[in-house]
Amino acid sequence: MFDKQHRTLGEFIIANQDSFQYSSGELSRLLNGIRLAAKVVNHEVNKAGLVDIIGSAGETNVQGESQQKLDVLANEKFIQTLKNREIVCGIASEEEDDFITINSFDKQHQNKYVVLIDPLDGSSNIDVNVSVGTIFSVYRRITPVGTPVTLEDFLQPGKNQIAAGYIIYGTSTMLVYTTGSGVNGFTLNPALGTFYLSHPNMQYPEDGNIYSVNEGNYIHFPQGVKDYIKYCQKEEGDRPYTSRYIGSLVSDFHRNMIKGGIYMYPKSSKAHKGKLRLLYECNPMAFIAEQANGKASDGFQRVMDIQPTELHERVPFFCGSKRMVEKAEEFMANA
Ligand SMILES: O=P(O)(O)OC[C@H]1O[C@](O)(COP(=O)(O)O)[C@@H](O)[C@@H]1O
Repeated sequence: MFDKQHRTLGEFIIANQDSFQYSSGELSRLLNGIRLAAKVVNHEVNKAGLVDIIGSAGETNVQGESQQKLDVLANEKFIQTLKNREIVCGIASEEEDDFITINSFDKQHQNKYVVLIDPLDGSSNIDVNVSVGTIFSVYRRITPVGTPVTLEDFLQPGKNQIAAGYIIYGTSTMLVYTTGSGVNGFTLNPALGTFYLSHPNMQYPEDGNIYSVNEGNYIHFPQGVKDYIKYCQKEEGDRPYTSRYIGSLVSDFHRNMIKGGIYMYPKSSKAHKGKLRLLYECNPMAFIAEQANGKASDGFQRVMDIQPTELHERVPFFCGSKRMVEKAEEFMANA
C-alpha cells in the first residue's frame, strides 16, 4: 500500500506507476497534465472576484445551460494541456457538444487514452464564492490504435475506467484520484505551487448521518426518495440525520466521504433522468466512491454497470456511505 513518504503528487504518481495495469508511464504523464491544468485553473478561480471572469459567457452549452466564463476558461485549459501530452486520442467535455479528436504528432493516431471532463462543476456557485470543482475520467481506447478515435471509445461502462478524480477549489485546493488501487488526496501548497499527499487511502465511513439532496425538489421526487428523506428526518435511533447541500457535487461528495453521508440527485417529475451526467460526473465519482469503500447507484443498479448510449446522458445518482445508499435503495425498491 502507498506510504506517506512520497509527499508530493509528482513523486507519488511516479512511485506508484508500476501498480498500474498498463504501466508504460503514459498514464503518469496524463495525470501530470491534469495536475498542471489544475494549478492553472486554481489560479483563475482564486482571482475570479478581482478580474472580469465572473458571470455568463453569453453562450449556452449542449445541455442548454448558460456557460459561465470560468466554465469556458477551465474547459480550454484542460483541453489544451491534455492535447500537448501525446497520450490522449480524444476528449469529451460538459462544455463541448461533441468529442474532440486528437491525433498524435506523427499523424498516425498512436495515442491510447480518452479523457472525459466536467471542467467546472457546481457552476451555479461560481459567482457566490462557494467551492467548485473539476471532475475527470480516463479510459483506454477500445478501437484500434492507428485509427481515429470514435464515439464507441467514450461510451464505455464506468467499470472500464482506469483512472478518475476531482479537483476541489475550496478553502484549500485538493486533487483526489484513483487508478484502481485506493483513493488518495493531495492538498496544494499555494506558496510552492505543489500538491502534497495530505489524505492517504481515503475511506468512506461504512455509515453516516449526513444527507445531501436539493429538498426544494421534494414534491417532484419519486415516492421512494420522499420516504427515504422522511426516514432521515425521523426522531429515532441515531436519527434525525443532518441535512447538508452545497450544490456542488464535488464539495458535497468530498465532505460526505470524509464524514460519512449520502448525496442524492434523483429523477423527478421535472427531470425524468435526474440532472447529473453519467460519463463525466457520475461514473468518475462512482469509481472513487467504490475505491473508498462507498457505493454508487441509480437507485436500483450499480452506476458503473450502466452501458452508456449518449455522450451527455443523465442518470439518477445515489452515492455515499455503503449502508446509507443500501437503505435508500431499499426505499426505492419498496415504493
Ligand atoms: O441546483 P441543483 O439543481 O440542486 O443542482 C446542483 C447540482 O448540479 C451540479 O452543479 C452539476 O451541474 P454543473 O456541472 O453544470 O455545475 C452539481 O455540482 C450539483 O450537485
